[in-house]
Amino acid sequence: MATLPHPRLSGKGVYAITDGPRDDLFAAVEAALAGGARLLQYRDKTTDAARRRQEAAELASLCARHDVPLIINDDVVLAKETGAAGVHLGVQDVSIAEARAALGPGAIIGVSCYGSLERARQMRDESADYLGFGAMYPSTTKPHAPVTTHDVLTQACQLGLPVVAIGGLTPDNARPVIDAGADYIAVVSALFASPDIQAATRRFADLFDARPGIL
Ligand SMILES: Cc1ncc(COP(=O)(O)OP(=O)(O)O)c(N)n1
Ligand SMILES: Cc1ncsc1CCOP(=O)(O)O
Ligand SMILES: [Mg+2]
Repeated sequence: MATLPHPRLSGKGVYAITDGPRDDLFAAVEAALAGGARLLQYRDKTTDAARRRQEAAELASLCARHDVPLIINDDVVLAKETGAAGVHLGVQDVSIAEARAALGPGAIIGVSCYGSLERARQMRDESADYLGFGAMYPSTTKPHAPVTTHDVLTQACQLGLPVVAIGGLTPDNARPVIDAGADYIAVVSALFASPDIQAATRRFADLFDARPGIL
């Protein structure tokens, strides 16, 4: 069981998740990083192994230049090959033990808990580095993702690990999610479908900073 948060997950902020394949992937990610994203996930559900390998490798060096951890969705082998900081695992992916054996003790292993506090406790005890909760709101990126409550998110934030909230987040609805205690807000479409990715990322990032009217 983890006793301290992973050293690269000690902050709070925006966790940008890519929506590729797209021709301007690197420019889009550069814009998100310039806007203040603190974590980046490469999420590409295609089976084009060569393109995925090339893109993940390029993103690994881009993220290293910005000192932002790169997390690979689903694919431990790709994370290992590209020297990414870690991997995100869902219920259909390999176990934490398998990922840890491949990537080592310093890797960031994040897991989806959906709305299940029971799964979250189990994942914590299996050495997860962060707990993902959501969808918090209906998501166009993942329309069948069940929506969980802010109350569950609040309870998840008592479990001693960083909590990532995901799903349908926009700059206009993310405030209560942050107030419920989320350490990171993970966003796909409200960043990468925006005409100004840098400004969109900055709007989310600013929600973690000073609150107008509150001293
Ligand atoms: C930060 C974060 N949280 C949740 C997910 C969803 O993972 P999963 O349930 O495995 O679904 P896919 O993203 O693989 O479709 C995520 N990727 N990142
Ligand atoms: C991968 C995932 N898991 C739950 S919702 C979601 C998609 C999030 O995308 P968006 O920010 O566009 O709703
Ligand atoms: Mg997955």
